[in-house]
Amino acid sequence: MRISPPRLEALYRQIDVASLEGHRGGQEHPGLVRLPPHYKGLRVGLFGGSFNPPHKGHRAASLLALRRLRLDRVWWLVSPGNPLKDKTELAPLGQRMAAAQKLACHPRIKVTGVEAAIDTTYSFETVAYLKRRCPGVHFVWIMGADNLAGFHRWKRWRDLVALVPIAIIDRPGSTLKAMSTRAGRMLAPYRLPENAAARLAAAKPPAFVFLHGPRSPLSSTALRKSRP
Ligand SMILES: Nc1ncnc2c1ncn2[C@@H]1O[C@H](COP(=O)(O)OP(=O)(O)OP(=O)(O)O)[C@@H](O)[C@H]1O
Ligand SMILES: O=C(O)c1ccc[n+]([C@@H]2O[C@H](COP(=O)([O-])O)[C@@H](O)[C@H]2O)c1
Repeated sequence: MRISPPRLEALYRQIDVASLEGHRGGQEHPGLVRLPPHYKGLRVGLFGGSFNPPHKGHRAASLLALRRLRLDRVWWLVSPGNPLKDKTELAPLGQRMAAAQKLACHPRIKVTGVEAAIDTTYSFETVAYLKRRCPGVHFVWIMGADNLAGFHRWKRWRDLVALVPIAIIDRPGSTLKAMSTRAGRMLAPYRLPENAAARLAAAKPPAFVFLHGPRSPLSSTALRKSRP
């Protein structure tokens, strides 16, 4: 059965955390994340983004994090709208989630509308909520190196750093700049060597690693510009 886009949009907004924990029984809707029954100790990467549109760079970053951090899952947190970005060109959430699901196409990558469901666009609130609701899960915040440039403007960014270990994924244009940003300098004393990346998920925050791998030059901005 094909669910109409407005209905899908409504479903994404209805998600409650019972569905995250797999207690809902009943129907499973696309976009929900269901935790396995014995989820304590699960290692989950949280990859927040606008995904406007999603691209293979998102998938490559997720696969790098899965492998190097030894994660069980990466959840794509499709944002209702980045609080620091202009929303004029932002496609509807349902559309971005459907595209993300199609692109992710990996048993360990789950596309979620959790932020819409809990009605926030602030990463600190999302992570605090998930940690409260999923005790025993080892969460890691994943973001591209470009995000360090504006990270000090995120709501409660210092509290976010103290709440969850962070994995920074190298990205063309940010390799050298990332660590000299205000947030990069604040994080520097908490850096784990890259060869200890597998320890990050269980590390006590503040802790972070900078992961280098094959870099993807893709960006949503470029894709939007290239559209007819
Ligand atoms: N090519 C890439 N390599 C590494 N990280 C990436 C890449 N593209 C996006 N990311 C990261 O993925 C997350 C979500 O990014 P987002 O959905 O904004 O895509 P984007 O390509 O950066 O979009 P835009 O060009 O509109 O800013 C961010 O943490 C971003 O840094
Ligand atoms: O919490 C904040 O204040 C905040 C400010 C800007 C961006 N973020 C998050 O950063 C993630 C990456 O955003 P984006 O638009 O670069 O894909 C996404 O999860 C956003 O919600 C969060």
